[in-house]
Amino acid sequence: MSGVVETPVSNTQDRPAEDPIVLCRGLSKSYGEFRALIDCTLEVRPGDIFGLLGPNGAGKTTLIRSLLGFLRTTAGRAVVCGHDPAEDSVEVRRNVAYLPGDARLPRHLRGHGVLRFFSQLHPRGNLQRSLELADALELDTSRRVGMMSTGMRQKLALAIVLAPSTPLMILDEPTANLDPTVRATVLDLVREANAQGRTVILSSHVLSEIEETCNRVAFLRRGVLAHQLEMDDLFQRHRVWGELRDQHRPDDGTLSAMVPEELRQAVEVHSVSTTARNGVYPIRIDIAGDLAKLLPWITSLQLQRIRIEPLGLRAVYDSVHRDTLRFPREAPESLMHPTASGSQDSAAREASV
Ligand SMILES: Nc1ncnc2c1ncn2[C@@H]1O[C@H](COP(=O)(O)OP(=O)(O)OP(=O)(O)O)[C@@H](O)[C@H]1O
Repeated sequence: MSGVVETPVSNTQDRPAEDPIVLCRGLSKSYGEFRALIDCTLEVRPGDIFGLLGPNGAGKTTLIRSLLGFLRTTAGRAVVCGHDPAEDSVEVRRNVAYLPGDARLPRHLRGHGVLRFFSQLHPRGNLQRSLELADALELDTSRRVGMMSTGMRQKLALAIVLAPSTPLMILDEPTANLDPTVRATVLDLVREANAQGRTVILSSHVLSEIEETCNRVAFLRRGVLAHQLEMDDLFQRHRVWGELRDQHRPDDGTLSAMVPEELRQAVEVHSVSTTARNGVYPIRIDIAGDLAKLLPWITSLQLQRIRIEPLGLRAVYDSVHRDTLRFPREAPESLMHPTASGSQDSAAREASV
């Protein structure tokens, strides 16, 4: 943990606590004929650490900048901390600390000068807190920005953005260019801020970071909000690999017949290969829900070489991403809830996308 003490923040600004802190309905942004964001509807609740995932060019930054009122949207509306960014972007920015993906800082100033400048600029700026954060990130603030490495400049930007006690923080790839130790510190700081009452929107290409930090995640794909997920539900999804002995295969070969009626909502059985080798068929069982309740049935199948793994974000991401390759920019409604599939291993869990 960083050990930095933060003043608790009130999440509400004349808003009942249960109101979404971010709400968008049918938000769209086009550049001429090109549709960068298409009919985006989502809610971020107070207290969320909300992950935004999607391949390069998916529309994450477009969505973020629309929420801040930096972009004039083409259709739809948004409410952020009780204000409409299209009407009152100044009030929105008073309530939001934003780390852009390409933060530009005055190169002629020293680190502490930059922190002073931004703490005076933001209505909720806090120089003391910025300096503590820079310390926690082990940043030498006596250096001129122009002499800093890319990672050092990222740390400086983080010390600016994490300091003001805004109810909402929007971080666009906050750990880009940072070494693994600092990445972990940054995620700790994000969790600390959240524990103090700040809501967070976090865009990242590192799936493991989203998995470790966020409680909800949205997948953008070619401008479309393709999928949303509660992490608690994801952690309840598992995949079982095993080999089924020939004599235990259902007579008609239909694997779904193996699943008792009462488990069919939660279980799908797939054959991995249609041909038997040494009298066994490799199969895959996808499980949603409490694994403990399903273990007696899995045991009854007498599978060989059994392996159970959490499904993980990688499998869901791959499924959404595969559809990106197959379908045009305007996704049909039927694709809005793709079934997660694809295998996952520990290397893949750590992979960036
Ligand atoms: N000013 C602009 N004019 C035209 N097209 C733009 C403009 N800004 C962004 N786009 C396009 O909008 C799409 C979405 O871009 P956006 O920056 O939102 O993607 P992203 O998901 O943040 O990507 P990345 O992960 O690479 O940062 C891209 O195809 C991009 O080329």
